[in-house]
Amino acid sequence: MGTPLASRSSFASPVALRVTNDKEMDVAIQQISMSLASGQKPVVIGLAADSGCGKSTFMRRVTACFGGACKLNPIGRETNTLISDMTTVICLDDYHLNDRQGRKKTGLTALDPRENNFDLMYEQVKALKEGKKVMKPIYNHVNGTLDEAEEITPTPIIIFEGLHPFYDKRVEELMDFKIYVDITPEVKFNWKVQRDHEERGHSIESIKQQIEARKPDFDAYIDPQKNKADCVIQVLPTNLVANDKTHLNVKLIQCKGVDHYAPTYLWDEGSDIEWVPPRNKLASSAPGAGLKIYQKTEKWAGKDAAVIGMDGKYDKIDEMMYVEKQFASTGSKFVGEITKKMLEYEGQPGSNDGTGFLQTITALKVREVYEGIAKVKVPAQAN
Ligand SMILES: Nc1ncnc2c1ncn2[C@@H]1O[C@H](COP(=O)(O)OP(=O)(O)O)[C@@H](O)[C@H]1O
Ligand SMILES: O=C(COP(=O)(O)O)[C@H](O)[C@H](O)COP(=O)(O)O
Repeated sequence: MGTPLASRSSFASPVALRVTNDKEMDVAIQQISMSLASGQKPVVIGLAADSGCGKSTFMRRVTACFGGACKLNPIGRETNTLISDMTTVICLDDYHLNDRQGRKKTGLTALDPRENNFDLMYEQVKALKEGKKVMKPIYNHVNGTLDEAEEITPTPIIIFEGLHPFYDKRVEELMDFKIYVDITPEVKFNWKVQRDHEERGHSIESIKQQIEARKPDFDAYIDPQKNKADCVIQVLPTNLVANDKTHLNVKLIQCKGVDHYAPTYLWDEGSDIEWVPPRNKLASSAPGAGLKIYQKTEKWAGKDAAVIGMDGKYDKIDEMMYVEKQFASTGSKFVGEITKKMLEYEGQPGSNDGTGFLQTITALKVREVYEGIAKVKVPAQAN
């Protein structure tokens, strides 16, 4: 039987929790949620990136680290809000000032701050962080309208993902941890075209035109937010083979000196390392070296940062246990938790490259940041 979460006294000192079955996980989640009712404030995470950069996909990996099934808010109509027992993921597109038709009249893109209601965004992020319910507007990505508001009840973790979480200083200061996803244009183009064509019904030509039209606003309003992030996931074309448009080089840039956030490292913290695992231990069908893992120290926006990266792809997720064991300060609660989490998402975008691996590490670190702020231990999920 796991040690149940005590009353508020547990917030005085972290309570080690171990659960061995889902029922105990449910008890733990219920008690963490009860702590919210007794005054514990939600922890607020911000995720910034351009449209089509994988924010929603990444957030599903993050919410999975807190247990409980994650599903769209069950309001019976279009919503962007993802909810689980412990987490709420809010899409900041819901704070668009105008709908699609309205933007055609103003001639402004959704990336332009003038097309976003930052006063309402600030008011509602602040209220939710204070543990209060809000009636949040909905931006309907399918038909481009602003739909009737939905009620949002705070959960222990609230994630705001979208174009501008760190643009308005008032909103930025409410974020307890800030993540930026930085995708190079060619990769972003492929991802956004795939999604907006298949899921949102846009023509390939219109998507191409929209991306081009939005580039100046992306450069002016979205990209600069990466300098405010505590960690950045950069997705670049591979360096292993020239002109390879398929494989990815993914970097996790971890700023130092962030409260409750101890960077993950390979073997020896601070060492510059390049490591090509032997293919008999980590199979890779990618060309050239197949897969290279690296570590270095960089400056990011003037701050010292610890960088770990993965270039290329691995064929078998279960073989990543071998790689996982070489890393330290990963936020995992048992050896193999990273591999287990990646196996649970097998087949999802990024399952076999650095995005899946480094997003999973970042998800565990978000859990660690939450535990540090809330002074409570989230149980590792039962098998
Ligand atoms: N790591 C990844 N590797 C490959 N494709 C991805 C990855 N993450 C997301 N995608 C694809 O990119 C598109 C946009 O993803 P999504 O999560 O909807 O982005 P956002 O929420 O930032 O708009 C989707 O088609 C998704 O399948
Ligand atoms: O940038 C985004 C979507 O962001 P994401 O892709 O991250 O959800 C805007 O909300 C829509 O593009 C609005 O314009 P339209 O609905 O006309 O495309």
